[in-house]
Amino acid sequence: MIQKKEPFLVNRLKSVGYAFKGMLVLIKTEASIKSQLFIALVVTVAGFYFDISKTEWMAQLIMIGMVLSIEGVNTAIENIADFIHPEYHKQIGLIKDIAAGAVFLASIIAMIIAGIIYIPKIF
Ligand SMILES: Nc1ncnc2c1ncn2[C@@H]1O[C@H](COP(=O)(O)OP(=O)(O)OP(=O)(O)O)[C@@H](O)[C@H]1O
Repeated sequence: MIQKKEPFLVNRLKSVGYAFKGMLVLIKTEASIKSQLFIALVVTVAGFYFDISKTEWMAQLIMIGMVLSIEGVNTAIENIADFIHPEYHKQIGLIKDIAAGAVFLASIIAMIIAGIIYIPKIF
């Protein structure tokens, strides 16, 4: 989109504002991101409880960020798909499945990492 000339800092701050608004919309309206945030909270509490190492915290935080971010992109893709083609279409179904598949992939890796961190600490 062509934007009118404005100071660089003002422009950047506005973009951060839009991004923040988008993040709030995502958290308020998406059921899946709410459950992922809940899981993120549970593993964060578990991280403190089991006193995980700095490296384990980094792996855990990377995966939390990855799952939440990809879920956000998946939601945006779903919205674009519904906007450009609200009716049933095989291709729209495939596009949505692929976007959901990306979240699924990140979630599986996150579960494996959670297993590597916590299984030895619990058993
Ligand atoms: N317009 C459509 N045409 C064909 N298939 C569709 C269409 N809309 C949805 N689907 C199918 O239904 C599935 C779920 O789509 P939907 O938009 O309901 O996502 P969702 O279940 O709300 O996902 P999320 O839980 O990530 O928000 C898609 O992955 C796709 O297989």
